[in-house]
Formats: sequence, structure tokens, C-alpha cells
Amino acid sequence: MERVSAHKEVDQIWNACLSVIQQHIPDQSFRTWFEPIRPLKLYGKVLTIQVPSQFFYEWLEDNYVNLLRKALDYAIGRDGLLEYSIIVDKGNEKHQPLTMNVSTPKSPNYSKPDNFATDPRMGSIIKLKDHDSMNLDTYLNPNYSFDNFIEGDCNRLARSAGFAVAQRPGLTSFNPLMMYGGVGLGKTHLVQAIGNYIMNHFDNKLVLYVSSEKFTNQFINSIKNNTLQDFTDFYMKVDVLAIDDVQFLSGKEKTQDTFFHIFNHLHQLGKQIIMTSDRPPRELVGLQDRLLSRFKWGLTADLQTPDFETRIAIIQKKIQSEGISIDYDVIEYVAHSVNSNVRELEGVIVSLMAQASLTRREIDVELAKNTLRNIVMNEDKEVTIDTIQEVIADYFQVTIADLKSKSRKKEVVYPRQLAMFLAKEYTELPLKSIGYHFGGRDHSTVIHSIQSINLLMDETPDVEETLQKLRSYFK
Ligand SMILES: Nc1ncnc2c1ncn2[C@@H]1O[C@H](COP(=O)(O)OP(=O)(O)OP(=O)(O)O)[C@@H](O)[C@H]1O
Repeated sequence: MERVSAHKEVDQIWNACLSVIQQHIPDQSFRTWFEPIRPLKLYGKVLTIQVPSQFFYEWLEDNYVNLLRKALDYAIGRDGLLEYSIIVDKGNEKHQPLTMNVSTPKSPNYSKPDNFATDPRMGSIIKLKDHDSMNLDTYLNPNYSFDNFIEGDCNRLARSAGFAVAQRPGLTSFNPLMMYGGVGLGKTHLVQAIGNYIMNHFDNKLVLYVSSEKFTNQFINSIKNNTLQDFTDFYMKVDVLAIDDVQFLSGKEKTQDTFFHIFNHLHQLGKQIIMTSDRPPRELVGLQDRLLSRFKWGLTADLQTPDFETRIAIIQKKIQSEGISIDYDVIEYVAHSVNSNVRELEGVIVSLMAQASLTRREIDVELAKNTLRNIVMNEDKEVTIDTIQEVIADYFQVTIADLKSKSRKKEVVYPRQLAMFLAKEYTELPLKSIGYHFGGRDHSTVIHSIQSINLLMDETPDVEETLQKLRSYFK
């Protein structure tokens, strides 16, 4: 029967491994890559060792797999297996280090140890389970794909270029591919979709996704630990390097030097580089000119705030993926009310569903209104168009229905125009959406209302005074 061995035995086995390893590599490498390893347990013929990071694990797999095999043969026998437990660095968050036990599927090549020698990756002793790898930010999140990325005018170029790159990595003129855009507009989604596509369609391509922050931290650690060469060698081996949020490299001269070096090496070998940034290259202050000029060698594509139709499609996709259905008038209401970015849009849908299930209510426009109002209140942000309408209706003693009606009565027209004027001032909604909230008027009516108020302000001082009073309700 298999059993977990006592500590002493585990240590002995690992020391036997180390004695083999030490004979084959320089002292410096031994100290760097083997001394930090802690033997944890021996279960039958499976030895579990703890390694300090994902990067460390990969490094061992890439560089020392044959040697580890040899050491296991000696210490346990040919059927000895190795299991890694990786400490995931949680940065400054106060979490216990998460230890992941990586399972040990027996490789089909296992019975032919010669394969290990010819292709270390093929014969890697251990492979990360896919669902485990999701937890590590050097890996890709399989939930991001081209299939669930909605295309619209706002992202068409970036999506098409991304898809072309995914189909022929390193072979298109889009190298590097640089995608930029504001918060929550889909940069990470797209870059990960490219990575996932390549992983799923090319067996032998090594894809690495890394945030610039992580890259910088790894770089700093490699200097501290005297492993800079290992660090650069590691990056120079990949076939596809996806680096997120390059604006983070700004002002970090030494990190930029190393990135420059890696970039050139990969580019010369025809490897694919994909980058994202929150602003266009010309606005990346604090980045070296030589890097910036290289960013422009390939294609730069922007991601814009999604237009109304794209917002509708995104909401529909989201609710479909949640397996529910919502009436079109609710979808339309949300699409007309949230236009900042896709993350917020998704957030509203999630809150809406939570709200509905908590209060056991149907998802209708009324519920959507309440949800939005709560979100806005909690985030202490600008007022919603509904609040503006309520304040105006109350102030001028008209009804909200009047504001939305077709009535041309003077007592209604002026408040309605003021409400549209304030909606423009307080919300980020496009004119088309403002019009929607006023009984489906088109954007030219909204422009006309705003112009009328501007004209009136020039003519009558009262208007400015009224506006000030109304504004005081929103403070
Ligand atoms: N076109 C789209 N279709 C479907 N979902 C999208 C689209 N764009 C963004 N999303 C979703 O919106 C959310 C935010 O996107 P993502 O994290 O990629 O934004 P980002 O641009 O990287 O933002 P940040 O700069 O804040 O990291 C994700 O859940 C993503 O799946």
C-alpha cells in the first residue's frame, strides 16, 4: 500500500537527488535553482517539492528537466515521479501564500526516457493542470476568447488585427501589435483571446502573457537574486509575448532597457509581440524613444467606448451566458444609461440579476432604474438622468410624463429643455441616449434644447439663477 513517508525519509530522498544534481551544474546555478527548493512529502513514488514561484517552476521545467529525471532515477527509481507545489506570490495582499499542488499525469513519453533528452518540454515530468494554471497571472484565462468578444465600430480594427495575429503569429506585419484604450474597454480580453487562440491552434508555440507590473517585479527580483541572465533567457525563449499595460513601464529605465533587449531579440527571430496600453504611444511619457519607435513598427489599434448597438450586443451576450432572458426594453434602458465602459456595463447587469434574485422580482425597467440609482449613490458619482428629471419635475410642478411627452406647452417645454441641458452637463451620455430618456427624441432635438438654454442665458439672467438652484439639489 502506498503511504506518505516521514519527514526524514523525504529529506533523505531529496538529498540524494541534490547530490546527483550538484555534480552536473555550476555552484552558482545550484545555489540559485536548487537550494531554495523544499522537499515536502513522498507519497509512494511521488516526491513533492515546493518551489517559490511559477517563474521558478517554469525555469526548472525548461532547463533542468533531464537532470531532475536523472536525479529521480537515482534516488527513487525509474518510476519515480515529481510533483511541484508552487507558492503563488500574492504581492502585498495579506493572504496566506496559496500553495498549489500540481498533479502528475504520467506522460505518454514517460516509458521512453530518451524523449526527455531530445525534447525537454515534450517530456516534462509534470504538467500544470489547465484549471490550476488559470490562477496564475502569467497564464491565460480561458474565458477570454474571440467568440465572446463583441465586435463593433469601436474595436473593429483591434479585433481584426488581433485575429490575424492569432492565426499567423509572427508572420503578419502587425508585429508588434499595440492595442490601446481607456479602462474596461476590452484590452486584456482581446490580448488573452489572442493568446488562447494560439495555444489552442499551435501545439508547439510557447505563449506568455504577463502584466508589465509583474514583468517589472520579476526583473527587480532577478537583480536581487543575481539571476538577471536567467530572467532574460526565459523571456527570449517564448514564441508569443503578450505584455499588458506597458504604460506601467514609464520611468523605469532599467526595466525598459531589459525589455528593449528582449523585444529586439524576439522581433529579430520573428516572434510575435503584443502589447496593450491605456493611452496611445505618443502619450506614453517616460518611455524611452527607442522603445516608442519600435512600438510603431507594427500596428497600433485603439479601442473606443462602445456605441449603443455594441452595448446592446454586449448586454445580450452577457445575459445569454448567464442563461437568463431579459426584456428588450430593460436592455435598451441599460444600454442608454451606462456608456462609460464595458466593465461597468457588465457590473450593472450583474447587480441587476443579484437585485432580482434577492428581492424575488422580475427584471423590469423599474428594477433597472433602482439598481442604477443604487450603484450611482454607492459610488458617489454624478447624478443620473432619472434624478435630473425628478428634480426638474418637482421644481416646476410638472410630471415626468410631461417631460417625456410631445407637449409643446410653454410650461413643459422650458423645464424639458433645462432637464436636457443638465443631463448633458451631469452625465456622460451621448445626445442620442439623452433623447431616448426624453420620450425617444432624436439627438438634433437635444442639441436644439441645449442651444435654446444657452441663448436664453445670454438674454435673461434668471435662467442662470434657476440653473444654480437646480444644481444645488445635486450636491
Ligand atoms: N467587446 C467586448 N465584448 C465582450 N466583452 C467585453 C468587450 N470588451 C470588454 N469586455 C468585457 O469587459 C470587461 C473589462 O474588459 P478588460 O478587462 O479586457 O478591459 P481593459 O481594457 O483591459 O481594462 P483595464 O485597462 O482596466 O485593465 C471584461 O469582463 C471583458 O470580458
